[in-house]
Amino acid sequence: MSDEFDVIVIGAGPAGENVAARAVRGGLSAAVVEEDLAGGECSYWACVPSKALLRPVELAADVRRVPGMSTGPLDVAAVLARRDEAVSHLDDAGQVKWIKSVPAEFVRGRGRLSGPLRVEVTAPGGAVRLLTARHAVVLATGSRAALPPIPGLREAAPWTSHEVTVAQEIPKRLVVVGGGVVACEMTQAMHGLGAEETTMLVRGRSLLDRMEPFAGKLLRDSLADGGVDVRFGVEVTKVERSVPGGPVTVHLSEGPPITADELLMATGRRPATGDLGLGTVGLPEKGPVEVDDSMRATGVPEGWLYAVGDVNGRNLLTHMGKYQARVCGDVIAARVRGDRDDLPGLRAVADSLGAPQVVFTDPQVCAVGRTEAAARSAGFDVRVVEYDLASVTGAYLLGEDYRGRAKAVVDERRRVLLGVTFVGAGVAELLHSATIAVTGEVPLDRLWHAVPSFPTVSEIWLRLLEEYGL
Ligand SMILES: Cc1cc2nc3c(=O)[nH]c(=O)nc-3n(C[C@H](O)[C@H](O)[C@H](O)COP(=O)(O)OP(=O)(O)OC[C@H]3O[C@@H](n4cnc5c(N)ncnc54)[C@H](O)[C@@H]3O)c2cc1C
Ligand SMILES: NC(=O)c1ccc[n+]([C@@H]2O[C@H](COP(=O)([O-])OP(=O)(O)OC[C@H]3O[C@@H](n4cnc5c(N)ncnc54)[C@H](O)[C@@H]3O)[C@@H](O)[C@H]2O)c1
Repeated sequence: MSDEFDVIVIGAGPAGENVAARAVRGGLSAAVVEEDLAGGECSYWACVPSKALLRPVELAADVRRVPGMSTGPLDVAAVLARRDEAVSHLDDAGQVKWIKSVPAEFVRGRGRLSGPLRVEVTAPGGAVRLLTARHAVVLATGSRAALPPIPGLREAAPWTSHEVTVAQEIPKRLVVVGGGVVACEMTQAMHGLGAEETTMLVRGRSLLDRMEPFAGKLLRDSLADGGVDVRFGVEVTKVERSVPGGPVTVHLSEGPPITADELLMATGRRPATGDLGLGTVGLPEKGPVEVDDSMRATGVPEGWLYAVGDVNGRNLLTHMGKYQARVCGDVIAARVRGDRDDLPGLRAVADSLGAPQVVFTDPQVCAVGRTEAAARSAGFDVRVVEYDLASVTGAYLLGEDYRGRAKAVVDERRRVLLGVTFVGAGVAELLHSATIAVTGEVPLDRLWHAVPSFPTVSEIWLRLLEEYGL
């Protein structure tokens, strides 16, 4: 078994797997080191299980809005069984087989840098193997849930995304801390599946505070109408759980404490750089690994270290990590071959344009590019147009009491879109049209000729352009 490869990737999440595949496609050999399950957070404890839990909840809401339609009670056991199937019962045999088919070498164990181009792998049994990279090492170690330093919190062993996504039982009383994407999606999923008393504790004044303000407001209204107690401006001061697995008491900065069956902390992520040996190559031991647009780590002599996915802190999204991975694998191969490494496909420019994101709640929230606030602070000559999605025939036909809104942020100087946000049922699949318009910088006068079909939700495009004055 060789211990020398052209490229060594640490972490077999979606980003790591893809960087290896692209490097091999470019004619290089690659090894992928994974300490847990090949497939990473996304496949087992993040995107896939969360969406499997949300789908029936969302579908039930869609059905309830159609007069004459109803759903029976949700069969929660069946939903959890389908979720278990979606995460391959936490067995990564299929992913390992895929990595080997690339073909890349799969190495099970914990990877750690031990100097330039060297990776020490500690196998589950404790054996240590030293791998050497001829050209590049790529860090793709992802991120972990971050827990704030609240007295009693760690001792109370709260849930994070890692536990809630693979829950085998739905707690009747649930407290969720956080107002970001994980908090919103998992509150919706757990409440829809049977967490009757669900309380959301949000430190700030809004949900999804990196998005357009109306998105958080519409989502808050929907959660509150559905019976979730959403509280803003509340801090958790102390947590108590005297019996492991027993009830948990959450003390607050204002109001009486809440006792619940489970506490979910959805308070952000930190890059998985702990004990990665970054100090051995002159980088800070903690924090995201900073990279340039070719995913090369900055500040490393000879430029042999790269970082893709959550670990570089650019955009914590699977599709963006995979995009960075494609760029990274291709750029490494080009550099090894001595080809030009500055072609347009070899720079991850989409990262800074504003990554597309769908929040799979009811209503769905999706956005790409810059918000109005971000565009203004970047100095663009901004004009915004908004439209009530309920007034679009295609949306109205989806069901009664449709609630949704769209907003486009226009660069007036160039008459192109800087950002688009859609909130409402059935808008997730619309997002890619906005991504193409924003990334392709399609002039509005040209977009006018992209005629949306009647009666689809896509007619929102026509309405937004009419609002703009076309
Ligand atoms: C609940 C939840 C839902 C989400 N839903 C979505 C969604 O719907 N859409 C979306 O785009 N994004 C979603 N995300 C974000 C998405 O999960 C991440 O952006 C994505 O998983 C990042 O991929 P990655 O390959 O960078 O890292 P990861 O998926 O975290 O994979 C990193 C891998 O590296 C391994 N590793 C770490 N350190 C070492 C080491 N020293 N040695 C060996 N192996 C190591 C880990 O075990 C892991 O397998 C969600 C996140 C959460 C928490
Ligand atoms: N559908 C999707 O695309 C999807 C789904 C889930 C997660 N993700 C990605 O995963 C990443 C992590 O999501 P997240 O929701 O964990 O993080 P986040 O950064 O989106 O939200 C963190 C939330 O926790 C709050 N918070 C932080 N510290 C706190 C404290 N001490 N006390 C109380 N509240 C505190 C913040 O105010 C914020 O509301 C995001 O970047 C997101 O893009 C994506």
